[in-house]
Amino acid sequence: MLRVEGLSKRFGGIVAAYGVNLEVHPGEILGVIGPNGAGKSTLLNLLSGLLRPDAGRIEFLGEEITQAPPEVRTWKGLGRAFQIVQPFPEMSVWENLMVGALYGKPGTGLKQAQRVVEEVIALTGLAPKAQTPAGELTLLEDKRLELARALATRPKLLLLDEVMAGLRPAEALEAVELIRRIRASGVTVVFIEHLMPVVQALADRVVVMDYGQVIALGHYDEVAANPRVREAYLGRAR
Ligand SMILES: Nc1ncnc2c1ncn2[C@@H]1O[C@H](COP(=O)(O)OP(=O)(O)OP(=O)(O)O)[C@@H](O)[C@H]1O
Repeated sequence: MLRVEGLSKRFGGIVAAYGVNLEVHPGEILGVIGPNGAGKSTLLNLLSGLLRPDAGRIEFLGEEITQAPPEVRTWKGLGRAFQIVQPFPEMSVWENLMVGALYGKPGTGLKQAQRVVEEVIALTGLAPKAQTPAGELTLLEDKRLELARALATRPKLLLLDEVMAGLRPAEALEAVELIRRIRASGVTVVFIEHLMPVVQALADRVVVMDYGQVIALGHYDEVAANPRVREAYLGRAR
């Protein structure tokens, strides 16, 4: 579904991504882990088009998108949810989602957008809050709105950047269930997450980054037992 070859990005002297090769398969949930500063967000920013790579190539659904701007990637079905949620605070949950539905795909009519919003509101459990201004939501509801907003753009592949940050354990479990429902609805998911129980519970495969490079890729148990991964997390002062 997504193929990344030789992706590299520098910030001055810092190599945030170097020679990253990766494939995302349709229908999977792929977790991205690694110590602080490993390059996880940079990778997601390169995939969603917020950053352009210095080298390398990104293909989505067989089409090269390496230089495509973020909105074009969204139109093609590459969605993104952010760690820092920034809805329009005075607008209701419903109105915020209408923005995603109308602008996420060019040519979407009002009726179609309304149907999409009804679906994502049901999927994310936001129905009781549909008319609430987004600025009055709790943190968990904010996170749901962020997922719902991304879903309203009708992604085929959804990129999630630490959407559980700041949630209590019980809330994180709820979010795990929600991401499972999102996958069951036919959306492929790539997520960055620091909470290892969440990664273990959700990811079909895990990619581990360190110093901008992919150092391991496989099932959670395999990568957790990998000496290079253990060293990256435990073995040295950073
Ligand atoms: N816009 C930027 N300008 C300069 N340096 C940057 C920029 N964005 C990221 N970096 C640097 O690139 C490296 C990778 O950062 P990145 O945020 O991708 O890591 P991360 O794995 O997502 O980290 P964290 O888990 O702390 O969010 C870090 O050394 C970071 O300081």
